[in-house]
Amino acid sequence: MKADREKLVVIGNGMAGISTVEQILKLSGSYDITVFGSEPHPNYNRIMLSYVLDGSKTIEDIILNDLTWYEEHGIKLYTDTTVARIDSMAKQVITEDGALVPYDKVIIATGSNPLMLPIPGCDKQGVVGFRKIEDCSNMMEAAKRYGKAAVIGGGLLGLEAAKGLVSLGMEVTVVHLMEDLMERQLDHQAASMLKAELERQGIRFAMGKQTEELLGQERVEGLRFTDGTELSCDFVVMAAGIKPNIGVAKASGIAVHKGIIVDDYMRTSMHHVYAVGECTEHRGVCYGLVAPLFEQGNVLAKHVCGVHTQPYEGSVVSTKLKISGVDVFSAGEFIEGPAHTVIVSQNDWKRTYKKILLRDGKITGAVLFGDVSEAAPLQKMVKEHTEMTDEIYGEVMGGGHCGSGGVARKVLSVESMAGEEIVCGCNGVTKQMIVDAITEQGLKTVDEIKASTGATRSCGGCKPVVEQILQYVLGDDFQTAAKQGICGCTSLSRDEIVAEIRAKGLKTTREVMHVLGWSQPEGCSKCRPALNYYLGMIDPAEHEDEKASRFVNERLHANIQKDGTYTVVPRMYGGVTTPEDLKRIADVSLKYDVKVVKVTGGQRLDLIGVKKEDLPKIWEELDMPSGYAYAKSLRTVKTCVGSQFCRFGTQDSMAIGALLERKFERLDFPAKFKMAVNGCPRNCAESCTKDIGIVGNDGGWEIFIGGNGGIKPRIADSFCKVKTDLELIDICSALIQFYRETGKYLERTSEWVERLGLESIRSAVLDNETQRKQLIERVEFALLQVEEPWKKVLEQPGTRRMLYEQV
Ligand SMILES: Cc1cc2nc3c(=O)[nH]c(=O)nc-3n(C[C@H](O)[C@H](O)[C@H](O)COP(=O)(O)OP(=O)(O)OC[C@H]3O[C@@H](n4cnc5c(N)ncnc54)[C@H](O)[C@@H]3O)c2cc1C
Ligand SMILES: NC(=O)c1ccc[n+]([C@@H]2O[C@H](COP(=O)([O-])OP(=O)(O)OC[C@H]3O[C@@H](n4cnc5c(N)ncnc54)[C@H](O)[C@@H]3O)[C@@H](O)[C@H]2O)c1
Ligand code: SF4
Ligand code: FES
Repeated sequence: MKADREKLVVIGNGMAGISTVEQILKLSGSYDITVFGSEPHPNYNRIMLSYVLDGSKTIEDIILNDLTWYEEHGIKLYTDTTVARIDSMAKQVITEDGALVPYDKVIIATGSNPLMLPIPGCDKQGVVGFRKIEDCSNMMEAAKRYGKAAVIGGGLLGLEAAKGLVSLGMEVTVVHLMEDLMERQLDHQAASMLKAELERQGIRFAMGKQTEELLGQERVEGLRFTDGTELSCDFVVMAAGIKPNIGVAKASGIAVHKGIIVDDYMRTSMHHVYAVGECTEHRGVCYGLVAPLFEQGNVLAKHVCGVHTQPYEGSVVSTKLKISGVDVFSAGEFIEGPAHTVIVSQNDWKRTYKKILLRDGKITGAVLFGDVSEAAPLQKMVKEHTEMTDEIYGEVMGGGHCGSGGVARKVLSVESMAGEEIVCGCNGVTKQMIVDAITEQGLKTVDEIKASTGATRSCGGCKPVVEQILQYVLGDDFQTAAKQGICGCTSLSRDEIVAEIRAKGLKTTREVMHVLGWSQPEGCSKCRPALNYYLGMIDPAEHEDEKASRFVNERLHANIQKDGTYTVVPRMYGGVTTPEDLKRIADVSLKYDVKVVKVTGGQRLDLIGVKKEDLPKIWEELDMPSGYAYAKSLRTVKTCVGSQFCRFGTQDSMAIGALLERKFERLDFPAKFKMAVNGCPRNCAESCTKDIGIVGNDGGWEIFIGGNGGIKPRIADSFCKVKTDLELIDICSALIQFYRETGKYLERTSEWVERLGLESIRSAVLDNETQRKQLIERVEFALLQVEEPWKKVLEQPGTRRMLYEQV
């Protein structure tokens, strides 16, 4: 920590806290930043939890800033650490476990907590809120074991939770207090159309019901309502609203009401302490959406960096439900009164509904159902209280002045947008910022705009408008540019990049980026490791592995844990070990105070809780090969006991498993890679969920590919049968090399098989003998180049000191 820098402590590692930090980093390098987060994760996109629940995204997909980002920006991150209070006299932040951290300035960004209704029985097992990754995991687990869910609350959150649980196969009833769903955003007509559409999608409703008790013994078994009726269920999600999380502020003597009271520069009542996001109350309003927190964060970042800024004067919010097939939009006023002029258009055949409210001829609210293509211009008009004209009427209600309809009308509407108009409410990105990024950086795709400006990064609702701006700025070039690259830095696909590397003989990631015209000269965390992999795959002998392009776990040859310690996982070929190896593992575990020794699902031992500086010493004393538990490489070959001991065994699965693990260990793959070998079709080592699964039979072996047991499970496909061990090894070698050569970086075989199709893999690996031989030759050559990473570190005292011992 540099002495001359001011110390900024951020309490809350969520969307508001970190987006403010991102802004501060852009404006000034003058802060030493420390971030505390109660959750055990880096900053993630909470909005996207709805997509994780319905299976369309994974947890990895929703991480906004991974641990490397904090490291690269010199931010000290304490995950899983809750701050208790701020001591303004001592200028220290005090955590719940008693740690003291000094500050010059503090930003409180503690968000909200779900409102858990204090109904008798609410503490029973099976009752959850929906706010965090853990809640999502609980719901996904529950869906595997239980059949009937009740969701209390028919607001945005409850409906998105209900849809997710239906997608997971549960029978779901939404219990709602009012007669209309989303009564805070929709009028009766739109709410009725929404309910009908969601019923079509399989959600049931209990409307106008107030829950008075949760029934059951230890676990919830049902709900009883105040009208005496009951609903049976074995899982309950409470989605009846949120409460700003004001605990830290209250305990520190900061003025609070519903939220932490802030002024127009996000200052709290305590000197040098600011607040941002859902935990705040600004001019009497607590917000529950992301657009306001970005607007607040922009003002706050400028204020603390000494950059002139307009004050924050409040936000006009709009909402969009994130359920596929249900397009609903609402902004501003939505229930008419005597002072309103109402414009309504309804089409029962197309199931669309549009309502615009005017006060004194000015647009003050809008509700759309079924067709939300006019959402962006309407949001702007509501915000600005635009005067209704014949032209606007024609444009937003259709069939009016422009007459051109469709795309032309949309392009016209982006053309007429003012530069300072916010296009992406979730990330506070204006039209001008997007136009500048396109013209100044030569961007050509939505993904490139996302990487450069952040627009479309969250709910994705602004993607159509971003596309329209792209089309408007690029004109005729738009069609040719519409293709997606591997990341925002390039429009080139994986295959094009690999072809260019081969054709031009490119050697380093920098050279690739330079020659192939990357929009960001340094690349990004998506393309750098991918290029490093492709270069190594193409030229294994000449390629100098670029450590800096690898993810942190791969750079350190160890998995970082949430408390900052690391794991050590030695190889146990085929899951077999010896008393001598076990003794050494026990000795180092005792000597270096390893917190937990865990038997993994891959049949080996994981030494968890190792200090970074102890890693080289442990590997030195273990004198065993690394298990590569951190790498995009062969992890384990799980085996059953097979014919050596099992009375059903027809093949020697342990010997073949160990042989395959020894053969392919240390080789780089596009993604992590797991194998299994079984002695007979009883399949005790579960070949069906492995990248390559092998099952012994009386006449030889059957090979399966493309299995996955992770977040997107997939049962492996039967690929072929072989008679001898030699044939088995040849086919595995060719398959592995074909995957290495055609797989996209980070693409598991489950996705690769789906993308290429089983038949095309068979034709490359099985049908063409010459091609198979060449694949085998190339993998053998690549295998000659691999080396044990820890041996290398231990032989290089400089690397050892730099990577591990300088704390
Ligand atoms: C499932 C779901 C879907 C959503 N969808 C949308 C949407 O489509 N559009 C939209 O606009 N909004 C949506 N929202 C709301 C949006 O996610 C929130 O407005 C936003 O996350 C608020 O950000 P925040 O940083 O203020 O709070 P949070 O994201 O809640 O972050 C606060 C963080 O502070 C941590 N913290 C709290 N107290 C302490 C402490 N004492 N010490 C250390 N750390 C602490 C918390 O653990 C948390 O990680 C959705 C919310 C959910 C749950
Ligand atoms: N797509 C999105 O924009 C989106 C999605 C999810 C969550 N969110 C945000 O997350 C926050 C939480 O969402 P939410 O839906 O829980 O809040 P909410 O306040 O918008 O809705 C809660 C709903 O629960 C109902 N309710 C209250 N008490 C009840 C009871 N006892 N029984 C049955 N129903 C009851 C209310 O009538 C209300 O409609 C909000 O700020 C929301 O804006 C936004
Ligand atoms: S898969 Fe067959 S050989 Fe292997 S342990 Fe099970 S029963 Fe025995
Ligand atoms: S408006 Fe949500 S990502 Fe842009």
